[in-house]
Amino acid sequence: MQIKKYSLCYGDRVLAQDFEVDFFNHVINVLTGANGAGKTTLLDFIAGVGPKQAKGQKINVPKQQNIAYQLQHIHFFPTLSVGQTINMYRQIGNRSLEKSGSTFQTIKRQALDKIWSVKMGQLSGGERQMVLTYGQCLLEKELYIFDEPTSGVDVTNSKVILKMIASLVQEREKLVIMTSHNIEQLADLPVKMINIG
Ligand SMILES: Nc1ncnc2c1ncn2[C@@H]1O[C@H](COP(=O)(O)OP(=O)(O)OP(=O)(O)O)[C@@H](O)[C@H]1O
Repeated sequence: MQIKKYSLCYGDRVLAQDFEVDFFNHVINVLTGANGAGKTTLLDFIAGVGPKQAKGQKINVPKQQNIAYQLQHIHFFPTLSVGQTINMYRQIGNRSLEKSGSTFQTIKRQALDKIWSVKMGQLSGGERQMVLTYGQCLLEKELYIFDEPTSGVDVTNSKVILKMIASLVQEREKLVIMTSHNIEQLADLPVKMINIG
């Protein structure tokens, strides 16, 4: 998948000018860069929800209905329990993953079962991020986009989240793009770093 001639200007402010980038299967494509560099805006453009000022060519980008896009600050139904939330994802996702995929079975047992009946609104930010990443990974899409999935998440839960994201490329051969400011967390994972300035 490629983005070519990506340009974005807000008035006199040029955020990107003819930027080109390739994204690859079999690795987690990690966008890095300073605050305000335009990482989220590029994700928005790829997902088809970008600012109308953004221009560029999308080559082999899946249709919007085949993209799972997890936003940076996710809000979900706070009165639903973790179990109810996961069940919602199961209904629109791939249930067999939890049956066959040992990664998901293990993560559910180790990290989700103990909070299964807690309401989403009562979870800590890191726990909520973990639950929603689990749900996103149950979806059956071609492209998965995660905007700072481990932001504000502790070391243990970050490992769980990154394990789920890595399973998308390693076990299911999906195309994955994420952003991160925590490069050291990614040391043992199959990643391609893409710095956008
Ligand atoms: N309407 C606008 N006019 C001017 N600048 C804008 C407008 N909308 C967004 N911006 C700027 O575009 C930049 C891109 O923001 P974006 O969220 O994509 O950055 P980011 O790389 O994801 O940053 P972070 O690491 O902080 O999440 C920001 O500096 C923002 O101030």
